[in-house]
Amino acid sequence: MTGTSLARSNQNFSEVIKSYYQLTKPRIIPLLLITTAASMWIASDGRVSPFLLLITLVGGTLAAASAQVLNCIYDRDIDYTMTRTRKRPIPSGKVQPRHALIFAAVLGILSFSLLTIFANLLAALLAMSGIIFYMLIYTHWLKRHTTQNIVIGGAAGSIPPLVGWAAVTGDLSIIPWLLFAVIFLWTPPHFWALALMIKEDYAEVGVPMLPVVEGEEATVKQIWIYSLLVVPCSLLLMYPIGNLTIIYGAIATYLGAKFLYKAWELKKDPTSNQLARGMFKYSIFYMMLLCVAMIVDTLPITHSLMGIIFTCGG
Ligand code: HEM
Ligand SMILES: CC(C)=CCC/C(C)=C/CC/C(C)=C/COP(=O)(O)OP(=O)(O)O
Repeated sequence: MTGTSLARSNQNFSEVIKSYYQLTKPRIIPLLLITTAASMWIASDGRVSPFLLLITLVGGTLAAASAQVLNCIYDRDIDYTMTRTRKRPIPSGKVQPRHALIFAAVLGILSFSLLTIFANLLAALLAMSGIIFYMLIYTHWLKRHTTQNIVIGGAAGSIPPLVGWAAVTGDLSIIPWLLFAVIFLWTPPHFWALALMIKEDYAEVGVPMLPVVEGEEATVKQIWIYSLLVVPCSLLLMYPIGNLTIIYGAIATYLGAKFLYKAWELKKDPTSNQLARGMFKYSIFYMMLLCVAMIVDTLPITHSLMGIIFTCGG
């Protein structure tokens, strides 16, 4: 092989790797993992085993990636038409759908095996239910048929904390279901804020996202209602229903107040692209920081510091 052809085959190989990587919609996965990690920290009272954490996050990544690849295969027709998604690996012809299907199956099997062997069967089954729900209920059944697609479909994205909790404890209690509820209620403001900005794309392919069918005013009203629900729900994670303390409570209240402010601003000006973008970006920041607050709250060092402060104060 000459130097030039070797360089070309290296370049082709890295293009192929890049295409398969893009099929997994990798930018969304870190936040899914943060919600899983937060749940694991709460479940283990701040003493999560590093090995179990690693296994669960890798298993979760593989499951989420598998779900996204299946979604890319199923939605290749509309992805081809929408400007935002036209360059994805399948519509742009870089990956054949049947190769993508094999890739999704391998990712799913690896995830299931890893979680079953090194965590437990419940965690593995929950991760698989996430793939099935996202693919069958959201992508196949709801996405192209109802404006409530992402409300019900949002349940798939709310499963990662259940996986994390199950990996630590082997079962589920009220706390992981509260975490599930927080993400479930957060999803409509998260997604509809984005949908307000790209509604023409969805309209073009006939996907009945709420802003397309019912307009901006109805959408911002719904965003406001879900925002009003998600903030109090996030506070239920505090003692006595949950086991988080005032540290989490204070941060969640501050973050929640800002969430409500953004939703309120958008409600007053439903056609503002800038406010919709602000709401979408903040929704991601909110979920990330809320999870960080959960982790910080459970750390033994935080409890020690609180102990010192209260002893000195009292
Ligand atoms: C049914 C539920 C959901 C729908 C329909 C949805 C939809 C979307 C869409 C269409 C995007 C833009 C992606 C792109 O430009 O390619 C996006 C971005 C994003 N989503 Fe969601 N989402 C959902 C749930 C979630 C959940 C549960 C999480 C994590 C907890 C999440 C995290 C993110 C993040 C981090 C981004 C930004 C990615 C970037 O930096 O570009 N989403 N979402
Ligand atoms: C436990 C487990 C495996 C959970 C999987 C959860 C999961 C993959 C959630 C992702 C939600 C999401 C970003 C949807 C994108 O919507 P879309 O596909 O309609 O977006 P698009 O318009 O960009 O294609």
